[in-house]
Amino acid sequence: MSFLDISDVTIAFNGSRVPVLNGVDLKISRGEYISVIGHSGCGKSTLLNVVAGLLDATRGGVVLDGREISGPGPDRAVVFQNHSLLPWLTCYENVRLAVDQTLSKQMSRAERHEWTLANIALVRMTHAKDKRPGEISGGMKQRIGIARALSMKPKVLLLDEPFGALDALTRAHLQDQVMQIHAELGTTVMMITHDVDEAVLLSDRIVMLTNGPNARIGEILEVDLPRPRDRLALATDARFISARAAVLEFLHHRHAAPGLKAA
Ligand SMILES: Nc1ncnc2c1ncn2[C@@H]1O[C@H](COP(=O)(O)OP(=O)(O)OP(=O)(O)O)[C@@H](O)[C@H]1O
Repeated sequence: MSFLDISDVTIAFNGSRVPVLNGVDLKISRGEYISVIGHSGCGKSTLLNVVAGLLDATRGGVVLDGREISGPGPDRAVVFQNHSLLPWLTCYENVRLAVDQTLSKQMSRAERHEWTLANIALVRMTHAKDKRPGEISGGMKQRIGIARALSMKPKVLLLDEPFGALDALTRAHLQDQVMQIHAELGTTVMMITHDVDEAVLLSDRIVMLTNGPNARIGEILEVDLPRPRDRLALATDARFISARAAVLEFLHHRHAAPGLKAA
């Protein structure tokens, strides 16, 4: 059995007869990095929310590591596009809170302190650990959000457009950091993105959703690129270029945004 098993997930909001997502089946292996891409409104966040346990599927369900998901839990940590740090706490305190909430039975106070610092160091934020969210940049806030998520030792890291609100350079920097963390920890990741280059650079597989309503998985692309990946070297790599072209072809030709399809 796969590590994360999304099976026949169908979501219809408010008793609507036409579901947003219809019959989504996806099997994810332990340690895999999966991106979900598709046009705005097709149901990407809805799918992620089902895996997070924030939303119940109308039909179908999700099994993680042999256990059916019902409701949110610390085994699935979510990082959203806009940080959700508590503004009155420092970076250290934001991460520490999550550590205390999830690991107080397994770790002593001193161990939780060290673990908090280790996760802040993992995202290279030690220098700003005593600052509050209002005193740091958007990219730094996302790094603390990622540290907080990882500090809970989740089985799956759920990233909902985590770099979407960042400028291009900060975004590239964070993508590189997430790649390094994924290599170091072997975390299973499910990431939603609109960015084709980001999906190809980071993923083992790219799941492409068709347009909603009634969205389903249109195609899954295996990204056949060795790791570690270097963005500069990949820019001219024929395999990168062809993977990118395949996703663009899916999004802009076969499943163009509603209303934009060429006549
Ligand atoms: N709680 C809700 N109640 C009713 N409809 C909803 C609810 N949440 C989402 N929807 C609808 O479901 C569809 C899919 O929304 P979702 O946010 O999952 O799309 P998305 O692919 O993540 O979009 P984007 O890329 O713009 O973030 C949309 O039509 C949206 O309006």
